[in-house]
Amino acid sequence: MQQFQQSVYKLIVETSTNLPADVRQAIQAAQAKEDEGTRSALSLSTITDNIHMAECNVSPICQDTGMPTFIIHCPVGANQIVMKKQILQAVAQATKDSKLRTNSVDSLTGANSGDNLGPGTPVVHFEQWERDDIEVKLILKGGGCENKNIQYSLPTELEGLGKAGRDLDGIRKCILHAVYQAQGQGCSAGFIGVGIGGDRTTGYELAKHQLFRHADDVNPHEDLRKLEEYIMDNANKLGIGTMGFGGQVTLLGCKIGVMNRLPASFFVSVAYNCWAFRRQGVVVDAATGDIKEWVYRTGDTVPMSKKPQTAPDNGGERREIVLHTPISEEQIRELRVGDVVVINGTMHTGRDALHKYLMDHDAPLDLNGAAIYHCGPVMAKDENGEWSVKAAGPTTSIREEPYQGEIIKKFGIRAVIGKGGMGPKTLAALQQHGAVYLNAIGGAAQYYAQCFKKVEGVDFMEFGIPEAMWHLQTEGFAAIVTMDSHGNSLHAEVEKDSLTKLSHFKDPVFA
Ligand SMILES: O=C(O)C[C@H](O)C(=O)O
Ligand code: SF4
Repeated sequence: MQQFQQSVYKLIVETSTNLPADVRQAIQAAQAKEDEGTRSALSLSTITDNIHMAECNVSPICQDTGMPTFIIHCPVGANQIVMKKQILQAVAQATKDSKLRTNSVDSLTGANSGDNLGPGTPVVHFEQWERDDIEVKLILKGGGCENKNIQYSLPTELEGLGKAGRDLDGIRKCILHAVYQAQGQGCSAGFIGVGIGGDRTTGYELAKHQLFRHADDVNPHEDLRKLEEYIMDNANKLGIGTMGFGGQVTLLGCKIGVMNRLPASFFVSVAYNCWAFRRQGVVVDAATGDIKEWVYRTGDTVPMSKKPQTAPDNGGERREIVLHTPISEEQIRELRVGDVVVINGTMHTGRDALHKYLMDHDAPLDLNGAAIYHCGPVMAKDENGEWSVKAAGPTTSIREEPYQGEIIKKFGIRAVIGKGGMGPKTLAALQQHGAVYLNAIGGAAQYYAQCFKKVEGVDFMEFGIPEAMWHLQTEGFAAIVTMDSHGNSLHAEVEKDSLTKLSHFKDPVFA
């Protein structure tokens, strides 16, 4: 088993940097379906560029490399203690090499362990089987889409859909609702795994296990096959689209499993995975630890070709505005939902820890006219002590909703950049103060990393790398205005419109 650690390391790198063939094909099919020139189509082309870049750079597709979760099948007698030690070492090495972000955080103190190791991280499950070789599967599911997982307890009442009972039709309603409630916040279009039954814990586990199924397999359970097909045909009619921008494709895959339950409980658990659906596996020789084969066809077999995206969807009216930080109120008031803004100058990252801190402290530098980027990057330090940005897509902005409005006003911030949109409090502050919310493409971490030409400095390293405030010299960072300073929010519109569409699925289908 000399090579086992190295094989696990290769598996981690492949999973983080190279989307497998079945996921790529699902994204390409979405691209073919989406109307040319729309916001969703443009976003999909950024996503495909990003997938290609991550493969070439051997760098994370998305900066959030998630909760590394390993599922291992091994023959009777294989030494699980040794295997686990080697897995932990491989995780630490991959983190050191910037293939994984430092993602293990003490829940009470907020301290980042720095190597992805700590109580409960990574997740390692062993199971014995009767084969002679060892299979190691890995999923890197990020926090943003994990936050959009949802568990229903039937019977229940669902907004837009009414009563959901303890039957196939009730399950159908829960799944449609799960897709609706995620909106764009889990970086749609997404893949869902559904677990019917179990208890609260095993139901979610079953849902997550469904994500390991091949995208193009067929469910052997007849009723579930029909339900999967129904969901695939109909969830896309909700019109949520890529990143919640509105569009034809909201769901890329749906896999449903079932297990027994207790008489009193009826759970439907849904695991939502973003388009950056990073899961791979290897079969290794139990004697040497060498890789014998990959479990999922590797990404290099499906090249992500560039599809030219030039024609705007509104008769040539899409505006592109180039701004240099610091930005003035006048410049902001000019902007409208739908405009593409290209930012040059200094940008500051800031997410959960920083927003909480700024509520009752001063900022370490003048933020008048500043652009704040909701982002927790993957960073690397070279031998001269110089930092560089390795992966830097946006994080889900709604988590900052309790703070953002006040922080905009207190510090004079003019642009907030993130993904998934923000709520009414922020929208009111944008209007009052003269600021704008820009939606970047979630998961496009390589695409955005190339816009950061130099790291000018960093504050709050004590928050850990993802939560620190990085000051970045920026060139050509493009994002879409989805909330403007005139009270308009694309997110509120898409949410309202998709709720109306959801209500069209109220009538029973599986009677
Ligand atoms: O933590 C991050 O960088 C992103 C997160 O996965 C998110 O989707 O919000
Ligand atoms: S940022 Fe988006 S793509 Fe990345 S892990 Fe979070 S949900 Fe997934």
